[in-house]
Amino acid sequence: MSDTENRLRNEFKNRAKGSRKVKAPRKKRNKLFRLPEIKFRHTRFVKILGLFCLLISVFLLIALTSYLFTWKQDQSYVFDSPTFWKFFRDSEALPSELKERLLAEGGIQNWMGKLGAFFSHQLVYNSFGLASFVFIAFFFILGYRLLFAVSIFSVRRSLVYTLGVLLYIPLVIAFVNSFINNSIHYAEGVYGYQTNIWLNITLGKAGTGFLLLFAAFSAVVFIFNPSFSLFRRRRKTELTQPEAFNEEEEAENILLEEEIVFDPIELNPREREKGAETKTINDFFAEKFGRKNKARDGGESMDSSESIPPETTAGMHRGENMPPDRPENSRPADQVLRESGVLPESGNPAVQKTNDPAFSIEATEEEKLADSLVHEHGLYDPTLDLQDFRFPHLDLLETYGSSRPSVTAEELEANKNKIVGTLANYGIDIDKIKATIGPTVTLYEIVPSPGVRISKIRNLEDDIALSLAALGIRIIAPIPGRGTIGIEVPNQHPEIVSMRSVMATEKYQNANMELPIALGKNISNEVYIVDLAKMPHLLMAGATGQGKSVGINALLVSLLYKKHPAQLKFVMVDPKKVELTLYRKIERHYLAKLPGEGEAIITDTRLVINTLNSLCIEMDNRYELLKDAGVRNIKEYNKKFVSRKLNPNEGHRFLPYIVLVIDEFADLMMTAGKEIETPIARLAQLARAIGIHLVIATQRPSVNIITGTIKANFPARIAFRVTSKIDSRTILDAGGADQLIGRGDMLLSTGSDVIRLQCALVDTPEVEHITDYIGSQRAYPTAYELPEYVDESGDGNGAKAFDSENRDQMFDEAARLVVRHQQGSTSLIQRKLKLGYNRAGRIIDQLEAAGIVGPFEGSKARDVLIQDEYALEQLLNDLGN
Ligand SMILES: Nc1ncnc2c1ncn2[C@@H]1O[C@H](COP(=O)(O)OP(=O)(O)OP(=O)(O)O)[C@@H](O)[C@H]1O
Repeated sequence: MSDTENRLRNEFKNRAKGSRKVKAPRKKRNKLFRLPEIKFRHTRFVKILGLFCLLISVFLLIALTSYLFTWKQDQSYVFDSPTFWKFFRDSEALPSELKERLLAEGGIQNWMGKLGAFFSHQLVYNSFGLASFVFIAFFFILGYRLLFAVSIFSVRRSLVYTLGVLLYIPLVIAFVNSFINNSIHYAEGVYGYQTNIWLNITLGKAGTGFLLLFAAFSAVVFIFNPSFSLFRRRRKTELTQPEAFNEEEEAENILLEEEIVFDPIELNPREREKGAETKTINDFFAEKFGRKNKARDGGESMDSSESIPPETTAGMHRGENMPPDRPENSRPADQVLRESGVLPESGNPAVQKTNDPAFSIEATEEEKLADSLVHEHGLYDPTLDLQDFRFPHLDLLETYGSSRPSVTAEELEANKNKIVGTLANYGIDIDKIKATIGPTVTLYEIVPSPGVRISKIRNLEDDIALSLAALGIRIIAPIPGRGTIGIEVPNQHPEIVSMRSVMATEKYQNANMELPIALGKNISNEVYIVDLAKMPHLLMAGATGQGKSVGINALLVSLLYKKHPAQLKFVMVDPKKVELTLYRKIERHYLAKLPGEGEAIITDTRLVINTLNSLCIEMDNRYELLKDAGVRNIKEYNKKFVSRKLNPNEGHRFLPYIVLVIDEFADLMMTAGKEIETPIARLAQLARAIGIHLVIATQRPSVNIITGTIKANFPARIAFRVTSKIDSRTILDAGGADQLIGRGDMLLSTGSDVIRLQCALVDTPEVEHITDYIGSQRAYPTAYELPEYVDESGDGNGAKAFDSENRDQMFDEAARLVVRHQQGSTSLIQRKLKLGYNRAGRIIDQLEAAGIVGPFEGSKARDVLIQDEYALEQLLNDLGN
């Protein structure tokens, strides 16, 4: 994918330069090229406009402030100038006594000169009085929004508030002033003064007073909604702090790609080309293809006889902190959820309209009920339990020196000469050679002369590498889909890609992904972000000291900056007992563990097995919930839950994503083998839809650790430097990882492509700052509890044993119910016997153990193994004895 983008970008640049060697792109692509051009101009224009608005804001701030002190001196000039233009053009046109006074007083006093004096006078005296100060805020908000593409306050809302302030405040001031004799006359402006007089005549003073009070009251009601309990504060993530976006600007500059095209005949590097456009193309693609959001889901099967209670207090922590009534909930909730991708951009799915006149669907009873609940209480907000939670901010991260690649022209020239020379030695002529400078390596892309066979170059791979004599050379012949040959040569002074520079980019900040991971930068120095939810699992390998732990930290940190504790939980396994301990501090925010266990970060193998099995149970439970809700995946499920279409009394709850991170997988496989492999494979196969994702790292990428089963289920793999070609093949099914240079230099394989990336650096102190920051905030009472798993490994046949002593009191009744309906479903038991989901789940497990229902089968109901009630009664008797 990134290759395609690269290709488009490079060809685009060549076109721009009019390079004679580039083939004319096909017509269809032409369209793609032209579109971004419009976008560049557009974004530049918008930025300039933003800057201009900020300028106006500053201008007004100074001019209006100065007006408070200088209005007396300046006013007569503004008043007495015969025309507007004359006032600005020359003071000659002024009446003579005014001219003299002007000279004597040293000219216009306003700190912003004539322009300041004029506009302040027009705004304050002639229009809205002191209320004109609101223009400063308005232009600031508008300018900030346009320049940094960050909304600190909705522009539409600022416009409404500005108008409100302009219309209302002057009236109040004029009204108050009318009781005071020596008031300052510019305070209300002409508008306030005249309108107040007219109101006084029409309504009298008392009437005017009441009207103003009424207007104030209406404004409060309009803004805060008619319930008069406590107003909810707006939740604002600190990610959108202004500093963050200064960083963003900086990162945008950093992003400028550097590319040099050599002409083998002249052997002179052409001038470097600025690459701001490059980024915008990516943005263009991201915007074009990345932001499609599905509309609402289809039918559902909720029992209409049961009503959803207004307060959906379900959820992992069952609403301990949830207020009984939530006015004003709907706006922040849907804002929060839109941010987290649970809702489509366009707003509440429950009230989305279709434009198609010929076809309309009558809402079902449940939908109407859900709509009315949403209308009354707003959307369910899972983050409400920790509504004050503040996301970590970018200042907790380090900037590591300069993040511009420092490859000199000499270095490029020398490498190019070596490449050209070496190839010439083997009789290979080249047409063109092009360099793309990345953070750690520079890619020299060679277009061979017509008639040169690529296989010839491929055969010479080792010779070329030898004569270039540098560690880390990787030859890609041909670069897939491009017909050129790539030679990656390490830079003499590699750049450290700081996590801060990656996270500050617009690409990460605006990433419309479920679980965005900022991995680092690619060969073109562009920020590379992937969605873990789409991967859907990740295998990482690399020899010791090559950057694996840093990679895991980068992954965890990227998620911590984007996901609220209500939306994401980690299960951490760290057999080495050192790497992940820092995350202990965020246990009650982000970690999940088995009930009754002390430590959330698991180091003991036995416990790992139990946890993996517990995750399998969680997966099965979630599948049941999804099935009951009639949806296909966690995103649709949560969307439905948030729109209050799922009844928490039936066990439904908001489902956070769960990311399982295993830091050293080899240790586990050595000690427990199949016991680990089986649940891992099961989770990897099935857990994608229900939001459980696995990240597994290992130092020893041998075939007995990364087995065929594991490999088959982990299409996305990352290789840091490994010691042998065999290891590289084990991980990536291709060589190359043995040629990496270490320190976070890595290859990402996503099934089809292998991409070279420089991992973003997050050092231990940074992780510590982040976990301290999160850890110091209010947390849930406990870590997220995974379902209980009873270890039955001592039991001969491996099947779950039936424990007659501990069977649930409702066991017999549930058994009869299941047999009567011939349907082995947890939700049936729950609904008919009015039990909680967990208890019903336990009972169905007991029924399975007793041989009454079959095993869990994904989306299907379990088989009922007992045909009639007579047979069941016999069985129950036997069990009783
Ligand atoms: N992305 C990176 N950028 C710059 N330097 C890095 C990067 N990743 C790792 N390093 C350097 O390499 C060192 C080792 O990295 P790291 O601890 O991640 O290795 P590791 O593969 O986890 O080793 P081990 O398996 O022994 O724990 C780091 O201390 C750091 O100096």
